[in-house]
Amino acid sequence: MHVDIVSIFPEYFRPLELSLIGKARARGVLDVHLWDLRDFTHDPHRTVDDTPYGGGPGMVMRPEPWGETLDAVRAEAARLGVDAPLLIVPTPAGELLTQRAAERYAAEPWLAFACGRYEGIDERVLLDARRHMRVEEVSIGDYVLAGGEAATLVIVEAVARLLPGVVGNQASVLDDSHAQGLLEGPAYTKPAVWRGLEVPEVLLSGNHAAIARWRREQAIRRTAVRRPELLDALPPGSLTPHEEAL
Ligand SMILES: COc1cccc(COC(=O)c2cn[nH]c2)c1
Repeated sequence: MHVDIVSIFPEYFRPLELSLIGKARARGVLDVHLWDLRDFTHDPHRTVDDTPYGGGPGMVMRPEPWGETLDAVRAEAARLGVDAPLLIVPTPAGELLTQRAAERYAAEPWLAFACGRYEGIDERVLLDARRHMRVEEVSIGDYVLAGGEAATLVIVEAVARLLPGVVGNQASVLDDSHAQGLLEGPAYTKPAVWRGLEVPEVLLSGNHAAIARWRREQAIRRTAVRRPELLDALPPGSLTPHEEAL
């Protein structure tokens, strides 16, 4: 997978050189290309923002540098034979990121990320981009960050860990709870007793059917308490009558 990231702070993405993602890049599973929006400005101050039409506080990112940068991203994709990248714009106004969406993004050959700052990007940038690319405005949660960079790191990590060869144990990726639509239940490791606290007996029993049942029950109970709306979103028949009653 090829990932383009457009930002005024490309150095923000040094963490992508590390560990999980760093190895994936070394293996050629993932290729990340950083674009500095200021490289596509033409004034001495390399200006990327201006005051909002209609007034109001803060600044808006100017359309010209974005248009030129996204044209360059698209040209690079075309040169490498990819017809049109999917452009992801992290924004508080976006659709909430889910594991389903991360799985969908992981199937894309080419993703581009537009990191907004200030009060956002001139809307015409997205309108123009939609003429040439699929564009998705994505939120990672109901709070406001200073810019899209941290959200892009979150989305890239959620996607990259789904790529084959990135996470050592692929099984841990496929059966992890959000893949099943539930929250992950509690996990334990040695020692069996720690500060007087014991590991649930069933986990030491070696009875794999009972262990699987207990883990699913814990996941359902935790989901019912913390995220009941996830239970409601499960496909009909996902829970047995016994599990519904938990
Ligand atoms: C594109 O315009 C803007 C404007 C303001 C901030 C941001 C950064 O994204 C977030 O703050 C965010 C993403 N998901 N939850 C919060 C982008």
